[in-house]
Order: sequence, then C-alpha cells, then structure tokens
Amino acid sequence: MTPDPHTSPVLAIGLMSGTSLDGVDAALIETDGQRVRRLGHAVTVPYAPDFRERLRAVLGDRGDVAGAARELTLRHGEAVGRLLDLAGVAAADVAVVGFHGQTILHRPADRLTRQIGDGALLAKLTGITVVDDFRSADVAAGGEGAPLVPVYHRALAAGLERPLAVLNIGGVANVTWIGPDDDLVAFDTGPGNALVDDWVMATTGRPFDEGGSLAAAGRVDGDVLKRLLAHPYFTRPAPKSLDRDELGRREWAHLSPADGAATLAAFTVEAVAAGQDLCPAAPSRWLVGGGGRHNQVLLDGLRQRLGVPVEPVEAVGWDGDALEAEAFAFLAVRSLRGLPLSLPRTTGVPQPMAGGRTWPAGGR
Ligand SMILES: Nc1ncnc2c1ncn2[C@@H]1O[C@H](COP(=O)(O)OP(=O)(O)OP(=O)(O)O)[C@@H](O)[C@H]1O
Ligand SMILES: CC(=O)N[C@H]1[C@@H]2OC[C@@H](O2)[C@@H](O)[C@@H]1O[C@H](C)C(=O)O
Repeated sequence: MTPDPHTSPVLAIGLMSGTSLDGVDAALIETDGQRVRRLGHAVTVPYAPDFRERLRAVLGDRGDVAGAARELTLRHGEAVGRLLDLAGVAAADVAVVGFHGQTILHRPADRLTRQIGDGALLAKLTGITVVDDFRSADVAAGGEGAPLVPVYHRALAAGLERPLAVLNIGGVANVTWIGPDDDLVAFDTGPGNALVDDWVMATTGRPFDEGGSLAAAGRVDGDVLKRLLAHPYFTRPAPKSLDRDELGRREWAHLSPADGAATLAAFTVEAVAAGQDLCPAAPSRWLVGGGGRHNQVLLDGLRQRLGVPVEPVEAVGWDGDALEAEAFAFLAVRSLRGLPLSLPRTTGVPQPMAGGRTWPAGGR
C-alpha cells in the first residue's frame, strides 16, 4: 500500500533560538505529528558575542529588529545546512522546517508575543517548506502562547511512568506534567539560567556559571531569596508564562559574585518547588532538559527540594540539548496536518488550538 502523504511519518527539522541567546539548536526527527518514529542528528550553532549583543538590544521589540531578524535567519539557514551535511540527508527529503525564531517580546495579557525571523527567506535559503509563528494564534485566542513543548514531551514519554514531570531549564524554566491518562498540565515555573547568566557575565565576564561552581562557592542570601519569591507570579495559578526579564528587579546587586550566583540558583530551585504545588499530583520522577541540567547546584538543589528522582533526560535516552528543537520539528508537522499545538491546560487557550504559518519551499 502507498503511504498516505498526509498522515505518514516524514522527516522534519526543528530550529530553536532560546531565551539564553546563546545560539540556535537544530534537530532532525521522523514523525507523523502524533508519535516520534525516530530521533536523528542535532547540531548547535553558537552565536558570536557581537550577535548576541545585537539580539539583546532588540529585546522588548526595539532598535534594529529587521536587521537582527535577517541575521538570525541567515544563522538558522547555516544551521540547517550543517545538520543536513551531518545527517547525510538531502533538503528534498525533508518535509518541513519548524522555525521558532527569537522571542523579543512576550506579553500574553496584552495578547502580544513576538518571535523574529524571516520564514520566507529561510524557505528560499533551504529549499524546504518552513512553518513559523507558532505562538500568535494561541495568544490571539487568549492563551499564554507558551509553553508549546508539552505535546512533544507527551509523545516522547509514551511508556514512561506517571505522573511524570519534564523540566526544561533554559533561560526561563518550564515544566510539563504528564498524568496517568496522558493528561497534560504545563507552565513556566520561573527563572532558569538567564538571571544567573547575566549576573555571572556582569560580575566575572564569563557567559555562564560552568557546572554551578561559582554558586557552589557562595552562600544563599535568605532575605533576598524571600523577596524574590514574593513576586506575584508564584501564586498565580497555571497555565502561565514569562518573558525573559520579567522577574529581573536586581534585588541582588549588592551581593558578592558567588553569593549572587548561589542565591539566583536557589531562586530557580525554589520556583520549581513552588511549581510542584501547582501540579495536580506530585510527580514521581523529574526529567531535566536544557542547559541548566549541567549546573550541579541546580540539580542537587532540586533533588533535595523535590524528594523524588531528578535526572537529566539522558537517563531515558533523550538529548537534553536538542529537545526543544525536536519539539519544533514535531510542532511543524502538527501545524501542516492541522493538529492542535496547545491545549487549555498547557497554555490556557479556550480550546485545543492549531497554529503556525506556512512558507512553501517554492516561494509564493
Ligand atoms: N556546562 C554548563 N554548566 C552550567 N550551565 C550551563 C552549562 N551549559 C549550559 N549551561 C546553561 O544553559 C544555558 C543554555 O540553555 P539552553 O540552551 O537550554 O537555553 P535556551 O534554549 O536558550 O532557553 P529557553 O529554553 O528558555 O528558550 C546557558 O546560558 C547556561 O546558563
Ligand atoms: C515566549 C517564549 O519564547 N517562551 C519560551 C521561553 O523559554 C522557556 C520557556 O520560556 C517556554 O515557555 C518557551 O519555550 C519553550 C520552547 C516552549 O514554548 O515550550
């Protein structure tokens, strides 16, 4: 029987440029948009420091947004090229590229979210159909527009124990709770690495706290931590989402570099612990993806606070650096097939919501 091109598994590439502004992750998967048949190669193309600064300068939707969007798109085109070379796959064999873009503004309460990147240009550069603008439809319908990875986490986690929590510690941290009937609850827990990164850069000139060594040498300032956790975000019910710098009010400016790193790491951990109380039932296991899983202070803190196994996602054979990029490959296939990207309990959208905008390979 000939496979149905509308429902059979296809090769898809996902591209994610996250809130850490550190680079673009690209990943290849094979999926029908419901199940993941195969995980393929993945690459990261790091951004040079001057491009990071140009991206940082357009956060808040100001400055040379068009220039940054164009350069970002070129970097993404480069990532696709490298991934295809590595995988030994021809562009013509890839059905779609899921292009998340770079979030430069996220204010769902005002029905605003903006991811920059030029989908038409990327389709032209790669010769592959591109899906972008994943969050707008959800936000326009009254949803948070984030997180969107939960449906992918659920597909990947088929067969694992429940209730399961999949935690991503990127610039911002977000959790997917997967219940006994495969029901989902998701939200951003609070800070991930972005505050620590900015602090470590400002006080030591290094881009992040390698392994958590600076935090390990410091002492948590209980008063500062208490003030940080008093932010109204932490008592808001789920679903909820954050903009990168929404929590940054610099209460910690007077601390030593090590004490600041320790206090901000504790902030990330305590925000996750607060998030556990928003889950319908306490997860029996936490799987951690994103760059924060390399920070030992974060992982040790989570283990202490959560009291159940907390492991990097590699424990179940996933790639913690590629998970979000893979998710946007999966979501792009779902978008082409009209399947929902978000659900009432993942983004607060009134009904399961489709989304994404398609730029055909041939250009039109
Ligand atoms: N070896 C390491 N030790 C400590 N921290 C690390 C290490 N490697 C990466 N990180 C942290 O992980 C961050 C990058 O994480 P990741 O790539 O998951 O974020 P992102 O995808 O940009 O963010 P988001 O998921 O919020 O969109 C770095 O900025 C750094 O803080
Ligand atoms: C608006 C936006 O870009 N949010 C990101 C960010 O980075 C982590 C967290 O905040 C999450 O909500 C989301 O990304 C992931 C990929 C998501 O949508 O699931």
